[in-house]
Amino acid sequence: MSLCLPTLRRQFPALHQEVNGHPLVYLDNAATTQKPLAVLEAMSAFYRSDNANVHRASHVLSTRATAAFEAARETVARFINAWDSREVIWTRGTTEAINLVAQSWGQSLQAGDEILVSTLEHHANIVPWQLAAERKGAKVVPIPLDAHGDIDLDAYRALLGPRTRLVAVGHVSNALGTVNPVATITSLAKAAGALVLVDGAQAVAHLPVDVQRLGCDFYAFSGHKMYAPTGIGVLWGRRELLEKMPPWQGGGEMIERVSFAGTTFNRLPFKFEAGTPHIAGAVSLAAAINFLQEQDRPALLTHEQTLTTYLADQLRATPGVRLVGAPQQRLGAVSFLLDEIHPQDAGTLLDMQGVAVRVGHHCAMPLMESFNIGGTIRASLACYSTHTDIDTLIGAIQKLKEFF
Ligand SMILES: Cc1ncc(COP(=O)(O)O)c(CN[C@@H]2CONC2=O)c1O
Repeated sequence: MSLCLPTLRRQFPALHQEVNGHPLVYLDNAATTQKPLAVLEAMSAFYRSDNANVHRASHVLSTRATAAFEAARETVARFINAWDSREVIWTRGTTEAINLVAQSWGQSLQAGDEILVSTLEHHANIVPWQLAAERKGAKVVPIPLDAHGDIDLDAYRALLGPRTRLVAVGHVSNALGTVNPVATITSLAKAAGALVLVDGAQAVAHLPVDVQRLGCDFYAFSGHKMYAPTGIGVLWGRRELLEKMPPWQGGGEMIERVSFAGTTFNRLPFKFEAGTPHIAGAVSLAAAINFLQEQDRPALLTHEQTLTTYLADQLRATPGVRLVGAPQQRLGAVSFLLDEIHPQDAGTLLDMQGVAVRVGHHCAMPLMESFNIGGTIRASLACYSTHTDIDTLIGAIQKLKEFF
């Protein structure tokens, strides 16, 4: 099966529009991806015929909704090669998934414990650990980067020690596109007796994720970064850990029996799923996974890798453009700056030409600080991005020079 970009792009209605009188060039995929017809139709079909609340079914629609909801969980489990679908916990997204671990597993933290967090991290993989550490007198220790923007593995090895309880690291950086050596980071953490949580938000759309091969203990991601709707995400955790972790939210579904004399809790995964879940979101995330698996994924990955290199090369060759970071391996995103043009102005002027990029700190302030900058301009790719998109971006950047 090969890759036919025009056919692929036709499946994404949002791509085919004009913005400010120009054809849309959507290069903000690290923020959120556009949605294929298969996902839009799955959500619509669910609400048209199967919509009901799940579990404790007493009628046909609820039985159908429950079957679709739990089948979606199985689809996610297979997609990430989880041992057991009970290890798949539905969340609103990556942020909620990481907060769940920080608040639940975090109750086991003791004073003096350490959590290592890379300087590349998104705030969603920094602040929950700071809140958890503060509650328990533990410490969040940043893992430094080298001059290129890669995790300094020597410094990381030196930081690992008997106090290290958990290492929190992104699979792929949302700001620089850096692909981290997660398997190596994980094996070093394991050797030191620490757990590992991987923030997979920027990886799942591009890379095959195998949690068994990665060897990590938790893996978090958002549906909206991989062609599914906003509001649905996943925390995968090793079952033996999840079984020992206390609930993090109270309410319906997560209980076995409630009385004022005391309450007992439901089994996995429901212990962590209080309240009515985003049923249509789960069903749509399964549709997004099926969509991806119907593609030639190795060809897609090659396409995205080739395009990321092309994007970086074309930016680097453009006078007045400075790339931020030079990681050994980049995928999906490139950050850059323009001489004498503030990122905010550049973003606005690119938008006036129909080109959608993201500007700012990208919820990665410690990373910006490490480069001594306030923010960047970020172009980020998806399966439907093309060389023409990048050529249009470069042309639009060259036009900016005329404004200034
Ligand atoms: C690496 C990473 N981790 C966590 C998150 C948080 O995901 P949710 O918002 O789905 O919980 C993001 C979001 N990425 C931001 C959102 O906009 N632009 C970005 O780069 C991210 O890129």
